[in-house]
Amino acid sequence: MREIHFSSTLLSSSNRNPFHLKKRDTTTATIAEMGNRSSEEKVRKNEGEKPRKRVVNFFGDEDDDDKKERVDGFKKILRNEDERKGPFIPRTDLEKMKTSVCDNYSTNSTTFKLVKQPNEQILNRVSDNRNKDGIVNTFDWGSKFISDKSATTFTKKYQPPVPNDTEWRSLKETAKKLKQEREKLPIWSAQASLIEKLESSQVIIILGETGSGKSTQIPQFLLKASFAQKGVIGITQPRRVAAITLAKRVSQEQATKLGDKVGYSIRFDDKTCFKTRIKYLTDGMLLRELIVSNDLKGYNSIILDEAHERTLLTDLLLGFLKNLMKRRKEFRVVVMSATIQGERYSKFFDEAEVCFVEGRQFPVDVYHSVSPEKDYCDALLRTVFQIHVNMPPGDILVFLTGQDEIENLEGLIVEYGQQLSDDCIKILPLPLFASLSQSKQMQVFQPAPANTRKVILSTNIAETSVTVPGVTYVIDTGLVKIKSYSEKSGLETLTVQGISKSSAKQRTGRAGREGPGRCFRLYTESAFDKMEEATRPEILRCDLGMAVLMLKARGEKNIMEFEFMDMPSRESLIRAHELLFALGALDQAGEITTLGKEMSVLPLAPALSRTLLAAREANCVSQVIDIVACLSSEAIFVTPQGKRDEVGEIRARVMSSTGDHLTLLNVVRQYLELGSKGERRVWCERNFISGRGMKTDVRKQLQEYCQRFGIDSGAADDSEKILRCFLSGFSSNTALLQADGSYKTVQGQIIHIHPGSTMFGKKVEAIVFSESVYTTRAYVRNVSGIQAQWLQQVIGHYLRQS
Ligand SMILES: Nc1ncnc2c1ncn2[C@@H]1O[C@H](COP(=O)(O)OP(=O)(O)OP(=O)(O)O)[C@@H](O)[C@H]1O
Repeated sequence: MREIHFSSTLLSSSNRNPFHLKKRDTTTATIAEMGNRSSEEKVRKNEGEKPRKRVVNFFGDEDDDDKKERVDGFKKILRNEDERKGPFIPRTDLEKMKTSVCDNYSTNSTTFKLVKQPNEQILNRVSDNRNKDGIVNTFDWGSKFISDKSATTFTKKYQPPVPNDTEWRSLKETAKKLKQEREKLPIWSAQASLIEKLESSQVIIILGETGSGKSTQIPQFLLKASFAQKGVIGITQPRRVAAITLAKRVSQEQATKLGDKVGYSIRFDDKTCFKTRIKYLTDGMLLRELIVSNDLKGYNSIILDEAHERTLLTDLLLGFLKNLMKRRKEFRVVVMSATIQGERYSKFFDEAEVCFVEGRQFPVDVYHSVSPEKDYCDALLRTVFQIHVNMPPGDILVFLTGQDEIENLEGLIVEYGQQLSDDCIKILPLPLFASLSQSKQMQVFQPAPANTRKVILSTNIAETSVTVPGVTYVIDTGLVKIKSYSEKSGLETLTVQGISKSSAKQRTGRAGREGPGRCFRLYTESAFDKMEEATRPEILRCDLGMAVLMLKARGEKNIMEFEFMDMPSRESLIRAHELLFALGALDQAGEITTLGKEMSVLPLAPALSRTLLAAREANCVSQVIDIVACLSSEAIFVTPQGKRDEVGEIRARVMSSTGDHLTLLNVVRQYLELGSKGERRVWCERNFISGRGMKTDVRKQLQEYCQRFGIDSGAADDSEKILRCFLSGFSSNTALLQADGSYKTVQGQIIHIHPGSTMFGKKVEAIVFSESVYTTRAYVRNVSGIQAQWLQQVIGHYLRQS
């Protein structure tokens, strides 16, 4: 590996001054230091929050799909009834297979034997496909379905406003001012060398500290390269909020309106046009374009930003782009990352050059807790108010773990803020988390009103690439909610864990963007020293169902041969194949089915897209969308501390006897019946329903999506039909009642219904659930009671009645 160091102004200074705002109770260890399990328990105890399995929209994005051709293609697929008839998993084939009886199930009325498909066999078939004559990949619809052209870079619909003379002058002036700032960025002096490197090599790795100017400047440098004179420079971001804010900033720097020369594309929102040359897009969005357009012909180059985050989608993109480079020699790839793992990327891209950009724009003083915090939320509140009362102006960015926690703290800050003396400036807490509507998210980036200090309470979505104007102080709890997957149980859960050093540095970096900053870490320096260097790649700790579906849809015949930077475990690949097979997305030969192709274009996780497609058949799309939107929102039901009984009584009014899924539907219906915003707000407050959760964009987006692609939004009001749709999607999330009152899943795991579920304490012969939670034992949430008989019909290949 060759290394190149660019000289640049080295302004960074990471002073770790001992800091304590006030002596805190230090009798027990800090959350961040207690290890994952105890921290998780502590958080749950304090916040009433549970790590949980969530099935959410998989893609952060959606393709530009206005092309008639593509819509028609999709409709054609949807009308292709023949391939969906009959059992979606060929029963005869399964029966031929050697099966192993894993367990016996008993309910009051029925006994089942669990019959599992042998794992080895599935995977071996998958690996064998390449060599078998006659077994060809059935991915032959891409060109008909969505043409290469339509999957490029723009929609016809979006037309950026044409600036008038005054606007034009103002754009120019802003850009001129920003140019002076850009010239001071550490990366500025590397401009010529970087272009030169890319003219001669197809791929380079750029490592640079936070704030050095990678995300905003590199695409603008590339504009000058000879290979980029035609087509689009794509730059991927793991998160939507980063794609939007970066596009806004760079369009200002280029003196154009957003969506003109510089634009962004995220799920259901495409601000690009035929003139767009720099396009910020989420990694999921680019993956979808790849699926429908083999060679990304509209792009001259792709910049993978924040590659160190190692999201599942970025890892898939790395492999796909490596292949694409072999077919398109003129195509360029830039991998950008924080200053770690340069060698690994270099090796992955056959010893590609690594360029280092040193230096950060402004110094950030880092303070650690003197001793471990007993209660980090308490420590956090004190720190917020001590900064607010004692320190110079500047907004505060706080890193927390999730919506519940953010909302609780938001309430407390408002409450304590009202008690501040009159001569103190106001304090304004603003939440920022992924399921918050886009308009609410963007409020965070508006300047604070006069005489007010903003406190942004954010999950890790503001951790990388994002500049929140005005932020001078960062408070880092050292915690994050992260996905983890159990191969044994096949369940994916969200758990609160300690962050890595790399995340801690990224969080710190958010303070030094516009001037010198300060970062207060609510953990000790020795706790920082003990942190992992980097977060474990998502591909090694998540359910790979969607990844395998993507690979299959993209035409990858042998997944074992796909070039992963880190090869996922064989077990998790087997699990993913089993899941997709059970959902009918793969056939017995491991090939993608028509149903699988349909599922791959829906912007949902496989279980949910299968549910939605089942709803199409059952004519209850409208109801299922309402429920899916709630499941995709962080938390619809709010239970304030000490109000459990009151909440229970009120909730009974919307409760459905069948369980949580139809209860959610009741909630949505009652909410939508109310006419005005005010009425809805009051109703939510009275019924302990999260107003934000109800306002989620997902419902509208899914409705629009179905409308566009001709999925009829039938509204058959039949509870059984609706529940059967969920059963089709969550067939592996089913369990039967046992004699001791617990439930046993298809995989043989004992689970319990969570006290927060409307099904808690109820005994029904079988349940379907869409979320699992680990606390002291395995709990499931979003549960509905079903008839054991239905299980036999829907997943008869798994369960054999005896
Ligand atoms: N939306 C914005 N508003 C104001 N300033 C911005 C904005 N985006 C970027 N900047 C300025 O440009 C500088 C460089 O930002 P950029 O995102 O390019 O850095 P980076 O090296 O990619 O950092 P990171 O790795 O943290 O994303 C920031 O430090 C900030 O001063």
